[in-house]
Amino acid sequence: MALLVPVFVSFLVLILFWLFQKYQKIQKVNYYGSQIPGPKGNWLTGNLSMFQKSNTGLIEMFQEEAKKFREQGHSVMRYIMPGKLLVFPLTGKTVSKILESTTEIEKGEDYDFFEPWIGGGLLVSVGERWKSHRKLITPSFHFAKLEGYFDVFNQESKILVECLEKFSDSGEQVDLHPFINRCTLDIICETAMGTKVGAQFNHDNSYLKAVDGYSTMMLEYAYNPIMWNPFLFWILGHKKRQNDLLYSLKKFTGDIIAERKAALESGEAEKFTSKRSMNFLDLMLSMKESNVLSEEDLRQEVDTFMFGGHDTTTTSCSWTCWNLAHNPEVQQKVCEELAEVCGEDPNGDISYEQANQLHYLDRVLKESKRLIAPVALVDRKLQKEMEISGYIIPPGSSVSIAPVILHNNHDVWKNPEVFDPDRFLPEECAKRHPYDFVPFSAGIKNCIGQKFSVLNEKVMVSHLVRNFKIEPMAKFHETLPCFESVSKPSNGIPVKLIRRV
Ligand code: HEM
Repeated sequence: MALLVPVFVSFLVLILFWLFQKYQKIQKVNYYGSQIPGPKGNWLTGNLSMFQKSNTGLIEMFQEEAKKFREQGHSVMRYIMPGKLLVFPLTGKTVSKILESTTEIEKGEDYDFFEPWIGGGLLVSVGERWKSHRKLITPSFHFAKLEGYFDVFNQESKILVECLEKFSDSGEQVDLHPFINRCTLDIICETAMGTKVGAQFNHDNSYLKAVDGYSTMMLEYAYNPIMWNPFLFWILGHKKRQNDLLYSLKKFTGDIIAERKAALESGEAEKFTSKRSMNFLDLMLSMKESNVLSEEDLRQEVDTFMFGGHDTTTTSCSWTCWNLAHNPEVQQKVCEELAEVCGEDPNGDISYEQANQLHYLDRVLKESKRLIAPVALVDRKLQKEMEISGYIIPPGSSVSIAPVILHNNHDVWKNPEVFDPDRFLPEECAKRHPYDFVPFSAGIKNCIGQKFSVLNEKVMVSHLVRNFKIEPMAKFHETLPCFESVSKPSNGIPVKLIRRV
């Protein structure tokens, strides 16, 4: 009993100390936050209550708030979370400060959740590690290498068409999203790791489920302060859920790396791949032989490609199909361009040269990414104080590069809710700030896979549109972008496919 009293007092002192620290942090954030334009919040929880809505509602909220503050003449807005300041540059010009920084490249705290999975990979890493890995990996995305992936793009896109044929024959409604999802998974696995997983045939793919589960959990984590406490995270069972997902994710790539390594060592892999079409993993394995990348480095980079390249491309391609379904005249023009550049055979391969000549399709893909950005926003956690548009933002704040806000800027994009690929005619692009359109971000941390993904999408969309007329089976806003790590459609992409003859 005599021992219990000092234990209890020490415990109480610790709690009080912790509460005092939290109080000081909240005070500091409230002080800086009060100097920056933003919605009113209460002293303790700031604007937290505004974030307790459906994840489709969040995108709309960001766009409406941004519009309101821009109309009041501001080029920056902020939200206050308990002890956290979230700052949003509202224009291409103001976002340049963060995009052009070569030192402020650390991702926001939401990415802490990705640490156990891809913490050392390009997407999340910083400093010398990031710099040296980026330099090593960049040549894998060189034009000459990208051409080598066209066989895979074409083969898997043709399988996608085959999988969808039964729906055009029966006239049944189909949700395109899961079909596109499995096709891009097959493509990224084969191009990243040289392995066929056949997800288009095996619908119950555990990896797909784990990626989905991890993304959903990340969103819960971002807006649920209870999960930020490691003890509560563990006691409430979140840690177990996270570990189970991590096990599936790591096992999937780990098994593929082991298989590929064995194939390379036995010389079997060379029978199937020429130097020109070597996949990302083989390229990195050959670097590993010169002791550049460790086993764990390799897994994290491969997982980063799988994560960074799969869901993003799926989302982008799905929304492109939705936009084409709702804009038949645009779809018709895509079809005409395809016939002109690639010929009339709907089953012919699309070559690298042809893909580069599909200028109208290029504009369609861009406009689709403008209207619904596949990645709604990326954050930077400031290491040092930064001044943006005259406002002082303290270290520890999160500054967002938010395509979802920049692509909806009424001052730049006339009627931003309208789908109009001609916004990307060269003379129109010349009128805008380069950072008004940033679906792949920009600056030194920009997306390394952007050219790869655009070519991949061009081939997939070409095969779909050459074979089927895509018609919508719901109104445009009956499926909405979710505010998750990617903006997947809330109700899929419900369409009817009509065979083109
Ligand atoms: C439509 C498809 C895609 C979109 C919209 C997209 C978007 C993005 C964005 C917004 C970033 C963050 C940049 C930043 O923090 O400033 C990023 C980074 C990255 N993306 Fe993509 N991405 C796509 C496809 C791909 C593909 C296909 C790959 C790989 C095959 C890939 C690999 C990466 C990697 C490795 C990074 C981290 C780069 C670094 O920090 O050095 N992405 N991407």
